[in-house]
Amino acid sequence: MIAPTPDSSPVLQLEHVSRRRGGRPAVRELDLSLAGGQVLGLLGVNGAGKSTTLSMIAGALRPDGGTIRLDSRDFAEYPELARQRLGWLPERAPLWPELTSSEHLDAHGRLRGLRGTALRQARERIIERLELQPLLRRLAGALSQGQRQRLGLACALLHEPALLVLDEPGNALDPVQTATLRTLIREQAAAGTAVILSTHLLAEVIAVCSRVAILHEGVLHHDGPVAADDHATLERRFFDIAMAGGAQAA
Ligand SMILES: Nc1ncnc2c1ncn2[C@@H]1O[C@H](COP(=O)(O)OP(=O)(O)OP(=O)(O)O)[C@@H](O)[C@H]1O
Repeated sequence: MIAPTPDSSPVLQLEHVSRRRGGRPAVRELDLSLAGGQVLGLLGVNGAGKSTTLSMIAGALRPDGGTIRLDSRDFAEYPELARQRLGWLPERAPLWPELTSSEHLDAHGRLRGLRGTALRQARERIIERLELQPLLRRLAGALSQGQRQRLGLACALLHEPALLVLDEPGNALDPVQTATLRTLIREQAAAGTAVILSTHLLAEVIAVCSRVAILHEGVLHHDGPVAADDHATLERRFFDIAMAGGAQAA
């Protein structure tokens, strides 16, 4: 087991991270760092590079250049870090349709190295927290999109990760589920988890994020606290960057 990072170091650091997709740059020379307890909203229009960035952070895509550090350790040298320290919910929760929700929790727990009592306790905690009891015996293939999202989130949180990566988590949720998700993100952050989420919803950023980073055409154009941004200011900044191609707003 790799020891966790000391409290003072950032949980996540990206330095000059780049990645090409389909022959074109999707993310360019990205620098970001994130400490425990922070919630960073990665904002950008369609195709800005949000999912590519999060997939690299989650270890599912390799950067073409640059370094990603989790707990001050280079991801490329310690690929097992992702399994132990990171929880990831991609845009579409990756579920096996023929397995029940309960089997998903077991499979994810084992994948993260949880066994016996530790696995049982982790399951009980997350089932209660995300109110999964009614879904446990149901096949993932028979769940609604919002329920799939909830199960995916449970799988991502089961092992109490130091870094939670959420790709457009608000999509497909009804207003009640949206409120529940926001509470859960705030609680995770209060417990010291670093959270990074991508979205194109300004309201989501205002509601849960302590920081916002704006990506456009793979380039980071803004990184600052959300408390300083009311909705109108953030909206203006977002549109300035999107409409000017980032050139004037950087
Ligand atoms: N599988 C792929 N093959 C080729 N190009 C891709 C692939 N996935 C993404 N891209 C390209 O990479 C760039 C960044 O895409 P990405 O999905 O990271 O953006 P995004 O900000 O997450 O967009 P959205 O909000 O629409 O999900 C885009 O130009 C996109 O067309």
